[in-house]
Amino acid sequence: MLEVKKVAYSYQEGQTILKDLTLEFKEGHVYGLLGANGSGKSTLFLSLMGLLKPQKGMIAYQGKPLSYKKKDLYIYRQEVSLVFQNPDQQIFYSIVKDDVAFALRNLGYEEAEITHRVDKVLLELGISHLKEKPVQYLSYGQKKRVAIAGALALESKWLLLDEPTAGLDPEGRRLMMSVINRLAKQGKNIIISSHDMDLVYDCCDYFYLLADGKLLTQGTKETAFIDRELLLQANLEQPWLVKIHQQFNLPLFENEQSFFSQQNKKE
Ligand SMILES: Nc1ncnc2c1ncn2[C@@H]1O[C@H](COP(=O)(O)OP(=O)(O)OP(=O)(O)O)[C@@H](O)[C@H]1O
Repeated sequence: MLEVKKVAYSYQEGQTILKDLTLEFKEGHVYGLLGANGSGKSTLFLSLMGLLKPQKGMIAYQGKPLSYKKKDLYIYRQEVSLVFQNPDQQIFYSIVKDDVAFALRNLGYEEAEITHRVDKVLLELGISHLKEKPVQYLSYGQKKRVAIAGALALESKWLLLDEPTAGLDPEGRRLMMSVINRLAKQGKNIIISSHDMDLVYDCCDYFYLLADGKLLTQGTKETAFIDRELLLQANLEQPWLVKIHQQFNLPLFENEQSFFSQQNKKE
């Protein structure tokens, strides 16, 4: 389990960004972390990775407070990996296959194992054809998938995805959603930060909604999005499946796919 216990974080004195935040992430779930721009999602992710150290409270992993010693963080980050919002923050090598292999090489894996893992994740993400390509010539969406490939190659238990669909076109967004759903089925523990309500509703099974560095509300698909006014105050909208559920008295569908297959049955 990953825990955020009464965490407060400020980049500079007098301006607290995370305010006494307490959240629990248990294994076997896909969590959605929702909040408007500036609500503190990325700051929370950086804190979860041990890249920022809370001034108050603590991050705990498997019941123990996170140790900020270099050696301990090195081990921790093999279990918990983050894919940054902007792929350029994550991509270091010029050729795709080398970039994806970067962390594994750093960790001293055998070349045969590295090749096996790199090929596997590139295939999973549908980007095997980019293997030998220079990263600089890739589109934004392709770069995003390369950044995810690097994190997946580590086979960490936890995957933190910061705004996985930001900047993607509809096709890129669909691909990303199917990748996330596939990873979830494979049992990866995932936390997705986003303000894309529909993506998060579709892919996640538990939700934390943040507003101004504080927890606004939390819950499941059935409970987290009920209060439209509360969400609007936090500059968030209800997912469209929740809107049609409330406004047209339709059942609450789990995801787009189940809604459309139900409609097709009717026709
Ligand atoms: N390095 C920094 N120094 C000072 N303030 C920062 C820094 N990074 C972020 N902030 C501030 O912290 C607040 C929260 O930012 P953060 O990036 O965590 O929000 P977010 O929810 O991820 O936003 P977005 O949806 O736009 O990515 C914002 O007011 C931002 O200006």
